[in-house]
Amino acid sequence: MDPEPRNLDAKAANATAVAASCHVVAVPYPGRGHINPMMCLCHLLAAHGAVVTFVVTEEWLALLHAADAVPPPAAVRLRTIPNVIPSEAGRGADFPSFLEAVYTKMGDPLERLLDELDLPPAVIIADSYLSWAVAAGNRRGIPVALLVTISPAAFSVLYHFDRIPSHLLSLVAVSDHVAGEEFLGQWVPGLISFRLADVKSISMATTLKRALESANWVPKAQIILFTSFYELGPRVIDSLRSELSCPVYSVGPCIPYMMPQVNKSIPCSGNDVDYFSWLDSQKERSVLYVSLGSFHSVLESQMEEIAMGLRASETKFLWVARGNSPRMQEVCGKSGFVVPWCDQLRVLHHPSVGGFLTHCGWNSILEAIFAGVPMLTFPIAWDQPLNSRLVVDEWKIGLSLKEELRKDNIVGRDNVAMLVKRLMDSDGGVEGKEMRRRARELQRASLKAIEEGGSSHGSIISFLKGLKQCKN
Ligand SMILES: O=c1ccn([C@@H]2O[C@H](COP(=O)(O)OP(=O)(O)O[C@H]3O[C@H](CO)[C@@H](O)[C@H](O)[C@H]3O)[C@@H](O)[C@H]2O)c(=O)[nH]1
Repeated sequence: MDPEPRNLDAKAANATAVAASCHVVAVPYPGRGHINPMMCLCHLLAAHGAVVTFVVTEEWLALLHAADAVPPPAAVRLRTIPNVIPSEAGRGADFPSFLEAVYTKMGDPLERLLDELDLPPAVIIADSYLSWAVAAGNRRGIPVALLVTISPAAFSVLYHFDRIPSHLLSLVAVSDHVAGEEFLGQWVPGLISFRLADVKSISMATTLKRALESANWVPKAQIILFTSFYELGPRVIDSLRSELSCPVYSVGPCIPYMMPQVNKSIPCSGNDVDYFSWLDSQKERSVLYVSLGSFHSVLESQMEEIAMGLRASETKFLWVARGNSPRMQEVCGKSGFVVPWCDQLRVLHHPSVGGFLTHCGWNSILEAIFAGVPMLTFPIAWDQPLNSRLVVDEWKIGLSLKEELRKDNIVGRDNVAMLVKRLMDSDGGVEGKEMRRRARELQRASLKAIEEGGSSHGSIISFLKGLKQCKN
């Protein structure tokens, strides 16, 4: 299937003009994995006639205006608050300080900006981690919709976290205790395959306290929006719908399928060809795309084992290695093409790409599903082990690299090579073919969800119709 942008402007022309005078104020959490899906949602709302004020820090405004960034449509107006938080460039070095600043410094400037707006907002769409945005809306009588950028299942885990016995969490935190195999579904409604061990990275995270505070604000919001689509996890959505008193909509996948293509050429270390030209020269479904996220880092020794395992598998690969690309190109040798950044959704749709080694950020998972590409999972932090469980055990469209951890917590090169062969189907087994078939099924479901009459399309229309100040 081709990755060309879908023309939503044309679609919206004959779609319901429900939002002709609807002003939406979007307040994303300041991080790539949050700003991207919020922007995608705003593109969609603009295509349905809404006017959007998209609020970011001055630093993020510059990033959104960078040469290779897709410019937002005219109906999405970017407005800034000052740089009251540490820079995006080094936030990983002291994440607790970054997080504290997000929670304590951004609320006041947002309140001032809200009071200066020329158009009255019909709704504030705030990232579900930003409780101060809910407070700001409540104080002004503006409805607040929370945009959840993690999976509905991970959201439900946070929302019901106090139901999970803390003594069991403590046992699992200190060792691979047998309690780790307990099913989470006994405490969190709607979950099937998840185990207690899957929430270890959440229960031990420095971010947990703040995330649970945000979960306490959920009942003070008027609407919940998921970046997922309903068919991906109907049980969890249904159970949240029956429990929460506000409308719950799945409007995704909120990924950039509608964005026009801009500047596909990105300089690649050690390579003088464009990575799309390189992909064009490879055999169909022969390339593994490797990206381990935009934020969390992996031990250098682990990176080297992965690189050596990929070489041993004799599979061609395209690797996004951010700051480390010259070094990784050296380690990877000739079978790999290393880039600092790429246009991920278009890469996943390239006919040469047959698999995705991913850290399991939720946006990456949604993008892989939309492209129908099976995954090799390497979850690093937070919600990612839960997402890996969905991919491997619930949807059966991937394999987990972490099942094969050595005693030193590293996945060795032999296991990497073996799993890559299984995923890419180069060992001739039926397993790879089956995963591919199921991945295509989910891809079809994601396409159906966004089409007219599909579940996400219907949810967008219901969401806009429900806003009193929008014409309907
Ligand atoms: O070379 C690249 C690499 C990434 N991306 C994009 O960057 C985004 C990355 O998002 P995601 O896959 O969700 O990863 P993170 O940025 O790590 O996401 C953070 O936010 C997610 C949503 O809340 C969580 O699920 C993750 O655990 C958390 O790390 C995706 O849209 C990718 O397409 C590119 O366009 N080019």
